Amino acid sequence: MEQPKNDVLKVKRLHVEFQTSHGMVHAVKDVSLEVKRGRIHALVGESGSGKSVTSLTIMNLLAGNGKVISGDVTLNEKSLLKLSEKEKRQLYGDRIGMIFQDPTAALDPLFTVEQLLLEGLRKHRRMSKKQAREAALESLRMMNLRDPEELMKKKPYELSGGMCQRVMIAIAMSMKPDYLIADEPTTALDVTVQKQILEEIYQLSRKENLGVLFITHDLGVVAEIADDVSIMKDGEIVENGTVEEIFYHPQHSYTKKLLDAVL
Ligand SMILES: Nc1ncnc2c1ncn2[C@@H]1O[C@H](COP(=O)(O)OP(=O)(O)OP(=O)(O)O)[C@@H](O)[C@H]1O
Ligand code: NI
Repeated sequence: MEQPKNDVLKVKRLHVEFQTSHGMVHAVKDVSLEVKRGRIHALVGESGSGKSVTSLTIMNLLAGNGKVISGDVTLNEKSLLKLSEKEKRQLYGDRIGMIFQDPTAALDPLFTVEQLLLEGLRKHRRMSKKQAREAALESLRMMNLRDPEELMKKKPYELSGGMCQRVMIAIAMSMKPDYLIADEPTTALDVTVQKQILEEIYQLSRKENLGVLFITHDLGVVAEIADDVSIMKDGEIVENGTVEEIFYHPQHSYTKKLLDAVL
């Protein structure tokens, strides 16, 4: 498919509310941000600030008690919130992928790595089994996973947390998406593995021209990989800018407070 020049994923003045037994919770308030191809946009904020709700809205995965009150999510100016079920199935996984914090929960333990990889590929791509297998192996290699042939036979519980996370990224990347939504993908991993996976995601953004929305509460992670940063607090974006602007010229007192805590 031909790529439009200004390929961009946008969240526009988004408001999301949840109906709860204690009344309405206004979780996302007037959030706007842009994810561009080949760049990593970090969405940063403390627990409960609305990061995951924002990403789930982009993926059309909002919980049943949640509602978009106003605003929009667009891909090249087409609304993603008004898609038919068929359009959603075509778009998600294919052009926009997602990875989560806990890969072991996301990967079905009953299936082998090969089955997990082939499922997505065969669903979205007209490929023979042989072609799909080759594509699966290639995406495992892309994640620097050694001996992919052996790995294909394993089930998720036989893998370490870091390997699992790499397999999940490989599954997402096997579809060659244009955008990847990554919700705290390295939080559960130890520091060395975390660094390696951050490096892989960074390389993917550059080599594959992948636009990444990277959700984290960790400004250290932001410093390592982000190009653009949005700081979120209590459902709102209090400040946004390039990573240099945020680290060297923070404007908002909350951003300064977050920086003081890590420096
Ligand atoms: N299904 C739901 N029903 C009611 N409230 C919800 C629901 N999902 C999220 N919320 C509320 O929305 C707010 C934002 O939650 P969200 O999960 O986006 O935070 P977060 O920034 O991702 O935090 P964390 O870093 O802990 O993952 C919180 O107050 C949360 O309790
Ligand atoms: Ni979250």
